[in-house]
Amino acid sequence: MKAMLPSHIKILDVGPRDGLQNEKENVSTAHKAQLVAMLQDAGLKEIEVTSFVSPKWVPQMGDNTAVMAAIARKPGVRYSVLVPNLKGLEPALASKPDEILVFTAASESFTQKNINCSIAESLERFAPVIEGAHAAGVKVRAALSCALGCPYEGDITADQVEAVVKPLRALGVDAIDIADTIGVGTPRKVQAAMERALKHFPTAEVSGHFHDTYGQALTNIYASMELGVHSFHASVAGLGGCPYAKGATGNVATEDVVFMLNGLGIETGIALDKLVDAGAFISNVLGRPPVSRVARAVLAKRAG
Ligand SMILES: CC(C)(COP(=O)([O-])OP(=O)([O-])OC[C@H]1O[C@@H](n2cnc3c(N)ncnc32)[C@H](O)[C@@H]1OP(=O)([O-])[O-])[C@@H](O)C(=O)NCCC(=O)NCCSC(=O)C[C@@](C)(O)CC(=O)[O-]
Repeated sequence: MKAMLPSHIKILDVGPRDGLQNEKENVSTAHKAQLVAMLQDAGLKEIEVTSFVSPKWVPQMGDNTAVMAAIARKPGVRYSVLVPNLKGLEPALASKPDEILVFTAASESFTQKNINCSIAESLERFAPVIEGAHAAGVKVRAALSCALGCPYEGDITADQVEAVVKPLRALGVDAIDIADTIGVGTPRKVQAAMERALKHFPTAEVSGHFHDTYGQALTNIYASMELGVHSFHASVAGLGGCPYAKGATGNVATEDVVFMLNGLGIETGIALDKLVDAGAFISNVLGRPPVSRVARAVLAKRAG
């Protein structure tokens, strides 16, 4: 029997943040703002713009305030930013995001490498951040990295996922991202992790954040859709990688997700041609072709 799939999928493009954070060469503030403009013009309604982390740790995001000031906000589009601690919260809120993202992991070792603390300490740090954001009327999402596997610890179980999802919910986080940081998840394992998230958060507040390192991301999106999950993250042109997960590639490319959903007759509100233009633009800035297979095919077809 065919599973019922959601009729509408929400895509959050994380390209400007997750996609660019690992780039060694500085990408100018103007180019970042231009990328956001092209994504919203293509129909993206959710964009992760930048992060308010330490510029010593992630120099590429050091122009966070300038980028937020430079974007031309479009009504109906929601802009999110990463915030690791209270120090990041003040400038983040001053930049007027619609949502902030706190981030921890299902793996102790990754949490230590990524944010220099234990999982328990990360939750302690988040409490005042969540309170401050809510007091300012800003929604708080939490990312759970390494929910399907860890570069340092290997396998991660659904029990480990739930062990962090549950306290995050208790802290008052509004939404949760199940993140496959190193792209090792496969459909049944993804469903097991998603089921644990769905035990504690409403379906509309659970997102899949899949890196495509092992080529499993589209399949994992489909497997999540079978459970009713209808919010996914993707990165235009397949940009990205994680500074604390060696060899990890970018998120699944937004173009590839839109192509699959178009084929399934599922509404996204995103114009594929304009999305390919946005991916071509930023790939040109970075001096390499898009990773997205769909973008490459469309660009080859255009070139005749
Ligand atoms: C979390 C910290 C800040 C702790 O860093 P720390 O060194 O433990 O913190 P600290 O409080 O001891 O501060 C050290 C220095 O950083 C400064 N500092 C401290 N906080 C801030 C801040 N917010 N903004 C600006 N500066 C800050 C602070 O002022 C101080 O400066 P100094 O006195 O040495 O000049 C650090 O570890 C950090 O910034 N890590 C970066 C983590 C990161 O950005 N990772 C990538 C994003 S997560 C991700 O990509 C995964 C995700 C979400 O996409 C999902 C997935 O796929 O898995």
